[in-house]
Amino acid sequence: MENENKVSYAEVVVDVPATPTDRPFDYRIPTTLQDAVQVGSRVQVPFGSQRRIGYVTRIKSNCDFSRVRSIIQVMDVMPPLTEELVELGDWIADEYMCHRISALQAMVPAVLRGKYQKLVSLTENAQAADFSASPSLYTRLKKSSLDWEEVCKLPDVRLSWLREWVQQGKIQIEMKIHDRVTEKKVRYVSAIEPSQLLQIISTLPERNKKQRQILQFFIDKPEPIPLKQLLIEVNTTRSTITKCVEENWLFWEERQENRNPYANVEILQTKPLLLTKEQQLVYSQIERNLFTPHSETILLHGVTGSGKTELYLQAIAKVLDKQQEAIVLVPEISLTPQMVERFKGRFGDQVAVLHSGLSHGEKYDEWRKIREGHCSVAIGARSAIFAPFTRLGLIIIDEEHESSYKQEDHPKYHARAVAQWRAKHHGATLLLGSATPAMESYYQAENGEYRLLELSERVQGRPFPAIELVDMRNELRQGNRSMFSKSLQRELQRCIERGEQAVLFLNRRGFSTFVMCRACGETIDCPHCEITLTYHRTNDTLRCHYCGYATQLPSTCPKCESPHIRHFGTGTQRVEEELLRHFPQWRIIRMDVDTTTRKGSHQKLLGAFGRHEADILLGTQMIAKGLDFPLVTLVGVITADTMLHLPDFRSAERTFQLLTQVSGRAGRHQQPGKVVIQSYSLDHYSIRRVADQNWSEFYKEEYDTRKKLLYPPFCGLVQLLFTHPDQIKLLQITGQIAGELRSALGQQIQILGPVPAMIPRIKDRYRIQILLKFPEEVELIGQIKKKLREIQERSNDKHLRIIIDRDGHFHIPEKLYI
Ligand SMILES: Nc1ncnc2c1ncn2[C@@H]1O[C@H](COP(=O)(O)OP(=O)(O)OP(=O)(O)O)[C@@H](O)[C@H]1O
Ligand SMILES: [Zn+2]
Ligand SMILES: [Zn+2]
Repeated sequence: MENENKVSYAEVVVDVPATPTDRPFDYRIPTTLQDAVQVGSRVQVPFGSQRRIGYVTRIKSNCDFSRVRSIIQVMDVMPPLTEELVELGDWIADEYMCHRISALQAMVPAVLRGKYQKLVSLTENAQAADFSASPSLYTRLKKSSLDWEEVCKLPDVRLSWLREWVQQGKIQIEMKIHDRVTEKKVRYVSAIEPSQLLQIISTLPERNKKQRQILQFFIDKPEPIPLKQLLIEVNTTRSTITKCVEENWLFWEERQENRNPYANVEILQTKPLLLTKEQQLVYSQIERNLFTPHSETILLHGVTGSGKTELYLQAIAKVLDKQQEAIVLVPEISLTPQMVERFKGRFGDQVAVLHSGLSHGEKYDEWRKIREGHCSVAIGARSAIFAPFTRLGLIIIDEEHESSYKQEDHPKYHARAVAQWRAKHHGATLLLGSATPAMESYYQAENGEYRLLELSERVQGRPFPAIELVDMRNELRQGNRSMFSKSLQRELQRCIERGEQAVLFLNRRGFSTFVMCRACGETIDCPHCEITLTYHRTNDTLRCHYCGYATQLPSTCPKCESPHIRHFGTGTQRVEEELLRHFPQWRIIRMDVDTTTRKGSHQKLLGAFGRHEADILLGTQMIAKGLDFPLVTLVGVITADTMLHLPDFRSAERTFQLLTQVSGRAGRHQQPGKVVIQSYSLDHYSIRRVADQNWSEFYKEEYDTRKKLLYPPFCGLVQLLFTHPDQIKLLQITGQIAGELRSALGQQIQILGPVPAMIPRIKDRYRIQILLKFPEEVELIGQIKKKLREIQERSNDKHLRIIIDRDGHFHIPEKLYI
């Protein structure tokens, strides 16, 4: 009877991301696992006829069902999720309308999202005679079990036979789960007691010199030692050591090692700088906030080079003093070694770094340091917002306006919103920093939702760079056909003659290095995605940036067979070539997707530039942020307006932000800086205001435009994206859904579409979108969600995918842009 009372149950969300399974299932916790199963544990459970992985979301002592199955196994020593993160998962699932399992999985490192392997094997009562139809299968299974996919590929195997054999109990199919990467194991060597070793040495003949030497080594240093190191220290071979192991004098030991990607980097320790008056004023306000028990959001609007990062460092130090923890988010591209060093230099090993440049294993190790409480500061890109801390005191989002904080895959969460949730949960401070805050953040600050703090000067009175706008239309009129204006050429020459460095920025977004036939105008598109292919010079190929499709550049037009088919547009390679044609003596480092694919190449290129091994750093978006090189006094922007023409209501804001960021790279130290911006749309306010360096004027103009055209923050936007392999079916379905939404959601909500999405097909799936535009009111979002859930639950077309995006960080098709 007493035992009965102890039975407890777990609610488990299993990793079957489908609407019918989007709820917790009850499982019994076997007595042997009573202690191991906690909220947040990753467990293996029977599910239907399979075994699946799931997360424990609740533990309870009662269960309404009489027959519940038991948890099979607990997968980790420590639950990967904390109770807080499990709760956060619920919120994300509701807020972004995704499956609960997708929300939970988004919070753990990729290696824990184990993969399943379907294995086919013979059972005990299988006989060769049973497989007369497929002897090859029998011979192969006799040797070892086989992957399901491999079995299906065998020429003499049919699915129906497999089914039969399973029913007859001749073969079995198992789901094997394995994590993609496990801990890194290092082989160590250890020895028996020194006193025993002494004895052995005394019995060894003199000629066994090496063995004696090895044993002597362990007498002097009895601690286990990595095999590699031992080989060097006693200058011996692996086989000699293996012999000692066989004699039972030494032992192998597999040790788990934490990979430290920064192990070989010497990082100088830094001390807090004496704050400037303006910094001090802002700091004292942040500090006051750190000591209030409730959460508050601070928007720190500080011009480039105003010392925001130094303030972050000092605020974090305060938080650590209080035995609390801090998360720092920076955009992926500004998570440079330079940036990491600034944090490691101040806080040393207390810092864990999470970014996509690390291998899965390295990421897992960094994450585990946080989970096991060995680190108190996490710095990383978007997903670092899920760092499993339990005593959060401060969350910092640097460059808070960056669009990369929005997850583009499901669940389409925004790190800023998640940060707000976590800050509230912990009563922590949320600090948003930017030189060009997002429209919606500034709007919140004006409405008193956020506290606004400003830094308007660069540290130590360093001047802002002088910005010159160059009208490229004029250049052409004056006969300059080059992509460099007279002015930019002159400034580059001067800068390099002075022994200083320049950064040249080419905005690749909106540009395309596409191929077009000059005779008939035909462009070459991806056969799966309906977007133009991009030309890559290195191997003369055309590539699709969405699906990776690649093909050789044709020598004649596929349509009219004219040989005048060539690439257009301005890629970084072309800029480099033209530059070298004019100035062959200049040393150029080019940074773009082509030169930075290899791991560590990013770091290598920037390191070389920092050591002044080049005069010019030429690059795309990835050089716009975070760089702080003392010798850089000139910044050139090749074409400022390419992004202005993208069909996106944020294009003006993005243009302004990007140009301001790039300009901020110039003259950050002793020498004053100069910026040359080349453009074809000089009258556009987003470009004018960058030149004036007038943020508030830009904000006003943009604010008026948004209000007039009714765009966020003056309305709510929800984008529904429907994808399906069958175009006709998709048209029918979306037409019907649009009609239904119109009659259900009534007058207050504008329903735009269905229209083909910006990219109408990706990876052979057609894409149609519907846009909902409505006055920003909470009840409406609730209504919309409810209706959508209904539609989702009702839909029985298993090819249809519905993706819901509700932060308005998406492209608006041109047709809706009236
Ligand atoms: N109080 C200070 N005294 C001296 N130097 C400082 C001080 N604060 C910051 N600096 C230095 O000034 C430079 C710019 O500061 P920091 O990088 O913190 O600015 P930021 O606002 O984060 O820049 P951005 O947003 O443009 O990347 C850095 O080299 C930094 O070390
Ligand atoms: Zn042609
Ligand atoms: Zn493609």
